[in-house]
Amino acid sequence: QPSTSESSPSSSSSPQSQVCGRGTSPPHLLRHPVCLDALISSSSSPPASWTPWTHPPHCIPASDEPWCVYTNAAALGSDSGPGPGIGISIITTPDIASSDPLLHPAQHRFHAPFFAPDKLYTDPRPYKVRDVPGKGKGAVAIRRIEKGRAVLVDYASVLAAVEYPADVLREEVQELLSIAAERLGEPGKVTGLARKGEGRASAGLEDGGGEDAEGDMDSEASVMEDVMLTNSFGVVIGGREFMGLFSDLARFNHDCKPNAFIHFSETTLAMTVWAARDIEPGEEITITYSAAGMTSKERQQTLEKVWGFKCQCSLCTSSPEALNASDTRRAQIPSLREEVVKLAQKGEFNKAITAAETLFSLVEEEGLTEQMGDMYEVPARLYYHVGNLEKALEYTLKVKHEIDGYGFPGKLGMEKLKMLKGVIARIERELKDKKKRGGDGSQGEEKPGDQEESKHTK
Ligand SMILES: C[S@@+](CC[C@H](N)C(=O)[O-])C[C@H]1O[C@@H](n2cnc3c(N)ncnc32)[C@H](O)[C@@H]1O
Repeated sequence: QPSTSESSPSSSSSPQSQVCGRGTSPPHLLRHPVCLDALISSSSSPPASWTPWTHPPHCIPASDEPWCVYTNAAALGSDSGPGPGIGISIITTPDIASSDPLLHPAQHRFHAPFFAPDKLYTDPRPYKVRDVPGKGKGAVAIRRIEKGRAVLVDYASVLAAVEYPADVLREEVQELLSIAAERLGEPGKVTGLARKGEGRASAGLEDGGGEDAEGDMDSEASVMEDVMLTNSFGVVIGGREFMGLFSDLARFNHDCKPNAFIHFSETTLAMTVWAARDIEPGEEITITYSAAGMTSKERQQTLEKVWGFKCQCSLCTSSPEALNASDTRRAQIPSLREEVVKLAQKGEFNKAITAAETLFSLVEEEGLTEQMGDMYEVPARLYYHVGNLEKALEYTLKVKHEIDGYGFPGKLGMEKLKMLKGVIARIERELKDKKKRGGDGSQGEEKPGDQEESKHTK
């Protein structure tokens, strides 16, 4: 989220002569407002000069390189439906805009369809934006949503480099953000997200939370500063951090035990909301804004300081005893993860399985299932090793789902998927054979090479 504090007056240190006309960038990546102004004011400034952007980049000089707004007003909006989207504006430097293929519309698949359309609920969406007590508006399910299905795919409307607000004056932060918004195909979709904006109920702060001045929309803060402060999510694109504004995702509230989670794809610049468990009609669909591994107190402090609201989720408003119990369960998760791996390495497979089962039930109870992506492979191997083929298959399918379910598999992922398909087919074959021989397939025979522990497997 952008800093609303005073920025260093670094912009004057960059002589125009050094920037204007420098370099070999394509003509649309203008390096300075002076060059830009000259181009715009001259009659010989056809839009082709800045294509593939739909507007001339608007730049502000800074200590090193200028910061510019690049807009493609027709980029996709939510759900990759047909027709033009609401557009995207990117605040970055000319060098990054020209060198990072992930940000460049000429190479970018701004119109790439969602990779798993069968997993996405569309037309109508499975939720509606409604008033939610204590939280302003929120996304409420209007039909049953199955675990593992996509609730929403939302393409970024604004991406702003995290470091730019500290590199230009406060007015310049506001100027770039305002331009970023007004050049979009539907500016109202993002400006309407301001806490004082139309159709936006403010939440939390007036209930006694948010003593932090940064979280409060002070009179000087521009609408777009407020929008970014209260709605942007940190995303990483090509190894660089950006604040990302997703206009529909912005209606999803935080919960410390969420029933959904978000995944960002830097190849499409889209955020997907995935159901982490089955969600019933009438239930609010929630995600988490805080990092894993914090105590309830740390989470509440972070939400107040960074996001500017006092959390009203069911866990935060539960009794101190319930909060303590939740903290205790969460504190066990990292040590259990380590224990599972250590026990498996020592060959104590049954103990490792017991520890893994405890781990997964804790994770489930705390609504943290999305953090377990990389953990399913361990129990898959353990169960296979002790001959519990059904459980081995269950966990191997979870590994596969993690790879092909929540993002683009990529080259390495594709290779792993191919390998996993082979493993799954093999386990299914072995299960079939076992059933034919009269076993139920849930308990295996001892395998050569198993250590002492596995002999006790039941
Ligand atoms: C990304 S927006 C979510 C949608 C927002 N409620 C609305 O009305 O558009 C974040 C804002 O929602 C509110 N909010 C989100 N989660 C909350 C929670 N657990 N408790 C209280 N307020 C919450 C806060 O006002 C926060 O600044």
